[in-house]
Amino acid sequence: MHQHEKLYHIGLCKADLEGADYAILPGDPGRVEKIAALMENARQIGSNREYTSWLAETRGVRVLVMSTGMGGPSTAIGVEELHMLGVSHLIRVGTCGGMQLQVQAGDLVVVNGAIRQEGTSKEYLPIEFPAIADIDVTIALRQAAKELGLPSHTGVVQCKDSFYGQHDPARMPVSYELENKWQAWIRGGALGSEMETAALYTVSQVLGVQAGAVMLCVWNQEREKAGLDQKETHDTTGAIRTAIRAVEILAGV
Ligand SMILES: O=P(O)(O)O[C@H]1O[C@H](CO)[C@@H](O)[C@H]1O
Ligand SMILES: O=c1cc[nH]c(=O)[nH]1
Repeated sequence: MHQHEKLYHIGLCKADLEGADYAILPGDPGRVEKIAALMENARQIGSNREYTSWLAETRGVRVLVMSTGMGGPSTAIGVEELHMLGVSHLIRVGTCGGMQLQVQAGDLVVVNGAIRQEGTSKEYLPIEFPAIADIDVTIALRQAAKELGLPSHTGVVQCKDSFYGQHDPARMPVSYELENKWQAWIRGGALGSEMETAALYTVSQVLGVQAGAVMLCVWNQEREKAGLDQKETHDTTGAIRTAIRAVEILAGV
């Protein structure tokens, strides 16, 4: 691929990345500048559709920060195009809703696997194939959270395409399926619910890219149902610092 050929969706070319091997991927375009600003030499390099892109450095390691938008389709396209530009390591920094009573608002979830209750990953691999994280990225994220003294859990998240199917399943004509499966995911130990990681892990697996993810738990509808606290938090700083530290660990700096 030509150094200056801009890719159709993310609007970036190889030259824009200045050799960055690592990318931090939030869903929300509004989180990109905040992530980049926690590193050095942060500058915006692109903005196209849901893909807002900044470049920065941490301890001399160049890092691309790019939003994926919400859901599997735009995440899969972003991963495909970053792979075309030569990015080898992807870390999603997202938010999730807690599913187990011990996963409280403000806690981190390091994601070692994702339930594929979404559509995008099914266009890559049959449903029997698991969506799993890269082991080295996962270990780096766990170590980073520990070093930073942040409360974290490691495990599986559920990925779906309908945010309101998670929060108001009874309203949906397929409530019988949403409600029964939600109970099964909880009984299986799923820690949180979000929308991108199954696609991220499945596409990364197919392309041979190393991917991991860390989530901030913003609330927990199961704690609410159980009559426990109804806390809510949207401060992603701890999750972001964890991802940045994980990049340093992986790069050995
Ligand atoms: O905060 P982000 O990274 O967007 O992640 C979560 O938030 C969105 C839903 O509110 C979905 O994208 C979900 O996966
Ligand atoms: O409850 C939540 C919170 C964040 N993202 C989701 O998809 N669900």
